[in-house]
Amino acid sequence: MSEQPTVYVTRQIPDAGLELLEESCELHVWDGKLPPSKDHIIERLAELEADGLLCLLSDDIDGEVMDASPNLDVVSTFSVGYDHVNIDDAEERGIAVGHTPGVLSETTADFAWALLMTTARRTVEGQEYVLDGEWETWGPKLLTGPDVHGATLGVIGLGNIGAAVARRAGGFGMEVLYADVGPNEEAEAELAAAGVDVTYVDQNELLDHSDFVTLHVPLFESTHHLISEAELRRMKEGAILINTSRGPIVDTDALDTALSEGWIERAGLDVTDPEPLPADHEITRHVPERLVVTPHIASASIGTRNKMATMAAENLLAGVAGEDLPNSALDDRS
Ligand SMILES: NC(=O)C1=CN([C@@H]2O[C@H](COP(=O)(O)OP(=O)(O)OC[C@H]3O[C@@H](n4cnc5c(N)ncnc54)[C@H](O)[C@@H]3O)[C@@H](O)[C@H]2O)C=CC1
Ligand SMILES: O=CC(=O)O
Repeated sequence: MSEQPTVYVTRQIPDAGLELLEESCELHVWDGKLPPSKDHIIERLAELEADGLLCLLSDDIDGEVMDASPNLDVVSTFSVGYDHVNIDDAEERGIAVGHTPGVLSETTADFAWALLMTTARRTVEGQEYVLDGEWETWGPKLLTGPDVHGATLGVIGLGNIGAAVARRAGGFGMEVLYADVGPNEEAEAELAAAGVDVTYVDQNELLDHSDFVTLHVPLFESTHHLISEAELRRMKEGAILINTSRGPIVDTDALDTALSEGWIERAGLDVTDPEPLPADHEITRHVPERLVVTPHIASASIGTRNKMATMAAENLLAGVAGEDLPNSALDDRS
């Protein structure tokens, strides 16, 4: 009987993935609530001489980690974003990198809309108002906000998630603008077939005209602080910014000033820089009037997390078997 590959998983992921790995691997799973330290991952990979590593977006995986085990064939991340994995280091070492595109797009788009709706219509503020005992009567001007229907939505990054967000705008009769590294004719055609016309514009035009700006780009060097002071100043005064991509796409200090000085009306963030965001971070003083913030949960539906676990396990299994990964980050990188 041939020896089973050894794999190390840096957190308890949904059973769907762990059960799949258990069938054919010697499985070791970090059991802590918080991520293992980088040193601990290195130590475990070395002592196990692991063939595969399944990691999360909260792990920093670079060449030093990859070199810990002489047998490492694959790093599979339980996320579509792979900015926490040094892809160049992996490529240099001939290590495959898997990720989870597609399966979480609709769920993440639902959540971007949840943030958009709640920032526009002030639901979090409304709840605090009730719980603070301030609700004495119905008020003609109480907690008014902008209309969502008929407004202009600007989508930055019309990839899988951006397109799913844009499709939902059809139901609200919105005009949809998008910016990307170039026009995405395939997405435009699919959206048109679903009855949603989207218009490609450059980012400045999008910022000038959108009532809501929603971010769906991966974190690369080229997208770091894509939204900074100049971009926030450019946005409409009453505009709302939604970020469900990665925290460092937005310059947090610039956003803090923008909210203080009213360059924009409000922001909804599922991702932050720093992340996790300490409760006493300066920017939280804008909650809830100007800011709604959630702890990176946009893909957190039960069904989607199960699918991500299965997909991450399938990538890992292919990697340890020396096969092409079903979803390779090296192939998908733009
Ligand atoms: N908050 C959360 O829980 C989640 C966050 N994400 C984040 O969302 C990101 C996007 O995911 P997908 O839509 O699946 O990726 P994707 O690869 O399908 O789409 C990304 C789009 O961004 C575009 N893009 C790249 N650089 C750009 C730039 N400088 N300006 C404008 N557009 C640019 C690409 O051309 C592409 O169209 C992920 O990389 C991840 O970081 C994804 C899932 C859940
Ligand atoms: O942020 C989540 C991801 O899958 O990427």
